[in-house]
Amino acid sequence: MTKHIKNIKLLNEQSELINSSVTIDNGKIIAIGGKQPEGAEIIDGNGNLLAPGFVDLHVHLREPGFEHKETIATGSASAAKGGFTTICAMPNTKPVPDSVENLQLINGLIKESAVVRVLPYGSLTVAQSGDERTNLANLKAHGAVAFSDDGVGVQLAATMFEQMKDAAKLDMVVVAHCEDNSLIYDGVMHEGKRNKELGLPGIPSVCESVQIARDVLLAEAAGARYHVCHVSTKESVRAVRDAKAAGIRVTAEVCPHHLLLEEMDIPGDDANWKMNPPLRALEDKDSLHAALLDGTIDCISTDHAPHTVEEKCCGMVGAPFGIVGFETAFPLLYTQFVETGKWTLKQLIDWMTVKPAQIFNLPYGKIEVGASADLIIIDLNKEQTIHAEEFVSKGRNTPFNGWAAKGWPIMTIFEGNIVYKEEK
Ligand SMILES: NC(=O)N[C@@H](CC(=O)O)C(=O)O
Ligand SMILES: [Zn+2]
Ligand SMILES: [Zn+2]
Repeated sequence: MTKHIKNIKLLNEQSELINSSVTIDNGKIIAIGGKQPEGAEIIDGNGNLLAPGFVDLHVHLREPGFEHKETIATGSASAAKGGFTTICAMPNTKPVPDSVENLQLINGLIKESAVVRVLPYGSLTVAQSGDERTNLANLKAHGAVAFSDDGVGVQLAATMFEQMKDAAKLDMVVVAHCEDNSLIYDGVMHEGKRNKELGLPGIPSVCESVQIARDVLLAEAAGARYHVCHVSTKESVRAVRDAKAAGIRVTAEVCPHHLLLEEMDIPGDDANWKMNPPLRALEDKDSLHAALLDGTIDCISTDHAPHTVEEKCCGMVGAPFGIVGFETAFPLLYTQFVETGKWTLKQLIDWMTVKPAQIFNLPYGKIEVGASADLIIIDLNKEQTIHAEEFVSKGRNTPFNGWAAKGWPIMTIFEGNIVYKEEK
């Protein structure tokens, strides 16, 4: 059935809002700015922004194995509500997608219950244990979007090197959670000022940056495409910047919380503020902003990481790392950085659509004729307070509860079908 989305605004290269319309048929965009076709179903955009559905290279859906935290159904519905239509699911599930059999199991679950496009990772090592290497060619052949052991760092350089060489032959990206286990020191937050005030053990910045520095050299030697997860420190930024300058094929992402918060914002020993990597110092946060603006950091990923209320109830020590992200990412970034004039709307949208898509060579994140009709309508004037208890996600673990934000997705269309619509 043909659908005609009328009365919408599209963002041009100059970040200006231009009145237009989009016509979709058979799950694809067939016209931009065209007339209303005879008999088409009409969607009235009411003068709001129409943007490409967001692309998230880094999410945790927890199924299979941890369905008490999230499922593919609840996680993908949460993504749809946040405006995400393509999400790449990290492999720290049970079982881990480390074999064709396990990946096929996950592919089946996605087919059954995902409401947006879920692209699974294959793991770099068997059971993400860092020991035995997985067969990357087999994982690619069965739909792995990229390879990662996110949740843990790959400790042995040789393991990383061998997998990078195999990934390079397959022209696939190795995606790394960078954390040297010998430098964690049982930390639960950043080793800086605030952890000392709270009397909590800290994770030093080098825990992350030292592994990025190792990996960019390995990627150079292997000729691999290498993507760094959740960059959080200024030294990490420098390592990525230097590597790019040297022509190494490295890309990097930053998460909304590392752009919005720093260690001194942590109100107390509350596990809703515990994530990996932790909130760093103000100068780290500032360097992440500079890195996005100068292209050192390529895109924004949520690292949506739901956990249960029980797991997050009782202080930082003992609680798992991670916070949810889908349903708050765009409004928070729009309110804090676009409304304040630090970024253009075009920059923000690009960092959440076309930029991440390019890293994995995905044909999504653009509004053009022939593209998949993955579209969102955003009401830039809608203002709302974040209430964690109202999330579609099973997770309630966010440090942003009670924050007011503007710019909410009010409709999400995936492959031509409405998968989220605001309740009035
Ligand atoms: N980011 C987190 O704090 N937690 C993630 C794992 C990860 O991304 O490293 C999780 O799976 O819970
Ligand atoms: Zn990680
Ligand atoms: Zn993660």
